[in-house]
Amino acid sequence: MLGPNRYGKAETRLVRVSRDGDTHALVDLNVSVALSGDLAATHLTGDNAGVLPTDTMKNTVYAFAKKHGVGEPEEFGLLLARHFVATQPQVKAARVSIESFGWQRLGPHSFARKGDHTRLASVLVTDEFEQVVSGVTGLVLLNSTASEFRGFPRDEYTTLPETTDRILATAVDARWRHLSASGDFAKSYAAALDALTSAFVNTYSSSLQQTLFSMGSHVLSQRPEIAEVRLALPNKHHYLVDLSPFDLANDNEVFIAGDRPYGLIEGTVTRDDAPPAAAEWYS
Ligand SMILES: O=c1[nH]c(=O)c2[nH]c(=O)[nH]c2[nH]1
Repeated sequence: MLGPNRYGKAETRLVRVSRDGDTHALVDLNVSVALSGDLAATHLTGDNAGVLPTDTMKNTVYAFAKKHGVGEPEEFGLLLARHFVATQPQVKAARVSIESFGWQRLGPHSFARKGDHTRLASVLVTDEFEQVVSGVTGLVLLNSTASEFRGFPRDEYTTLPETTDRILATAVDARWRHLSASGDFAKSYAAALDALTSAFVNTYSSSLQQTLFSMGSHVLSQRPEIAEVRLALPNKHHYLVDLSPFDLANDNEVFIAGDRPYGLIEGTVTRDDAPPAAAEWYS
């Protein structure tokens, strides 16, 4: 006997940007849909006449985000769940579960993901030298515009369209080497973090590589006690959803937040008169 069952699309990652002139708002959701009802036939005989594709559920999430906007997650969930029950007679129950990720505003189109990033410190001491490296990991930043990527070479495997307006998002992983083993490390850390963040916010980006150099060099220009900055910036891709099959325009408003794979941009920015590192930073 077939027991209780349900099916649906889990973890549709939706980022909805609302553009009110220069000031943007951001909603970042993970939406899971599960439908149940008269679904015995597909399990027992392979008859799919009652099986609305899970792919359709995902499309509905994105189309509704454009059409109706996304208010409170409870309201967006109700909108979707009522739609599936009302339009699919075989569906007797729809559960929509939503995780909503919070973002803190940094500027008109700049945001930092809420939740703590991690401060790092690593020191190395021998009889001859002392080396102090500070850092941060898991600082997630996003600009909803002021980012492009174009002018790159194309070969027979290149499909990426050029863009003059995209989301740029990353989870900053940075380490910086101090010139001296003494100082006000609390103040230095706070100021370095601020320099990294403000450079991300204020750089009109032609590539994440350019933003990386801007972030590293801003730390060095603001903080004389720091000799070198090493950055690893994952490019947290946001793909524009093609809503044209549903006769909806998508003017950089509805995005799929990609998970993997991701671009990984790594680089070092060094003060030109700084002494070289005394030893490798990572063992
Ligand atoms: O800023 C970027 N740098 C790249 O090297 C790259 N490659 C890619 O596919 N997209 C991007 N974006």
